[in-house]
Amino acid sequence: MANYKIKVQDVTKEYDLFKTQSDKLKSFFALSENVPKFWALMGVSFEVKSGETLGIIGVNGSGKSTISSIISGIIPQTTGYVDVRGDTSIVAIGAGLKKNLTGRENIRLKSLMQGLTNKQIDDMMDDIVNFADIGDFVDQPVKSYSTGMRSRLGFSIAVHVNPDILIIDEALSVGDDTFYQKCLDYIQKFKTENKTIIFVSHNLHQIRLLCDKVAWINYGVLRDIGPTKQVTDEYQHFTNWFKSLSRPNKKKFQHDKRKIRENFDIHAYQRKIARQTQKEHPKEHRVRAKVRKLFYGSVISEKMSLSNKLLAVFLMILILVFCFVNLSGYSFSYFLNNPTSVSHPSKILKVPNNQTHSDRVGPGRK
Ligand SMILES: Nc1ncnc2c1ncn2[C@@H]1O[C@H](COP(=O)(O)OP(=O)(O)OP(=O)(O)O)[C@@H](O)[C@H]1O
Repeated sequence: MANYKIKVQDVTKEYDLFKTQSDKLKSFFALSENVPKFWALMGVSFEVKSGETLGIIGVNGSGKSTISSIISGIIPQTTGYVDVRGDTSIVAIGAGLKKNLTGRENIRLKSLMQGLTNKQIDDMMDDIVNFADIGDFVDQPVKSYSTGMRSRLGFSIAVHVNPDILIIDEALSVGDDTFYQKCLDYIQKFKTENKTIIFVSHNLHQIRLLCDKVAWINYGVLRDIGPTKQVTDEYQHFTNWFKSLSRPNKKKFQHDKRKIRENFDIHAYQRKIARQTQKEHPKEHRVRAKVRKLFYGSVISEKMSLSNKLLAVFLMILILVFCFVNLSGYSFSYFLNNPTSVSHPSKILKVPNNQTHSDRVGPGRK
C-alpha cells in the first residue's frame, strides 16, 4: 500500500461565473453555453505522509482554500483523484458553522457530524466552551459573532473532535496573542501525536514555525513543493519581485494569469497527462482510458447530462402528481381516467351530507 495519508493527483476545479440567477437556471438545463468559466485549480498533485505538517502558501486567489476544501470533502473536485485516509476536521474562519444556531448548538452539530455520540459531546462540551473562551456568546446565534469569535469556536470544535487529519485554513490570523499561543500549543501537541496537519496561511513566520514541508500554489497550479525553508524563500523572492513591479505591470501580470485560468483547456490537459504517462511507462497499455478514469472516475459529476436532468425533472413532477392525487382522496386509476379531478377542490371539500367519504373517492378505492 502506498505510504501516504493524503494524495491529490491532477486535481482541477472549475467554477461557473454566473451573472444572474436566471443564467444559473438556464445553465442547469443546458440552455446557455456561454457562461464564463474560471479554473481555480488547473491540475494539482501532491502527497502528504502520516504525521507530516504541510504548509500551503500562495498569493490571494491562488486556490489554497479550494484545495483544502476539496481534501476535507466540503466541495468536490471537477476532475482528478483525491484519496484521504482518515477523518478530517477543517478549521477555517467560521467554516461549517451554521449562522442561525448558537455556539453550543454548533458544537453539538459538528461533533455529531464527526460521529461522536451525545454522551461524548456532553462530556467534552465544557472543554470546548472553555477553550473557545467566548463567554456568554456561546448561547447566542453565531451570526452575532465577530470573525475572531467564529475562528475561536471553529478551532476549539475541530481540535476537540480528535481528527486524524487537521486542516487549518487561515484560522490563526484573526485571534489575539493569547488564543494564538493556545492554538500553537494544540498544534504542537497534535504533531507529537503524529497526526497529519495541513496548514494554510499567508503568515510565513507561522509556516516556518510549524511546517515540515510546504506547497506553493500559484494562480491555480502547484509551483513548488519541498522543504519549508527552500519553498518559503522562493515564495518570498517572488512576492518581493512582484512588489517591485510598477502598478501597470502588476495589473498586466494579474490580468494575464486570470486569462490563463479562464481559457484553461481540460481536454488538452488530459491529453498532456496521457502523453506524459505513456512516456514514463512505455509498456503500459490503454493509458488514455486509465487517465480518463483517473480524471473522472472518482468524481461525482457536478453537471448531469441534459437527458439525466430531464429525467430528474420528470421524476419530480411524477412525485408531485402522486402527492396531489393522494391528498385529493381519489385513487390513482380514477385520476388517470379523470385528470381534472384533483384540480377541483370543491369536489374534495364539499361532501354532500348524504355521502360518505368512500362515495367521494374514485372507483379504485372502493
Ligand atoms: N464559489 C466560487 N465561484 C467562483 N469563483 C470562486 C468560487 N470560490 C473561489 N473562487 C475563485 O477561485 C479562486 C481560488 O479561490 P481560493 O479561495 O481557493 O483562493 P485562496 O488562495 O484561498 O485565496 P485567499 O488567500 O484570498 O484566501 C479565486 O480566484 C476565487 O475568486
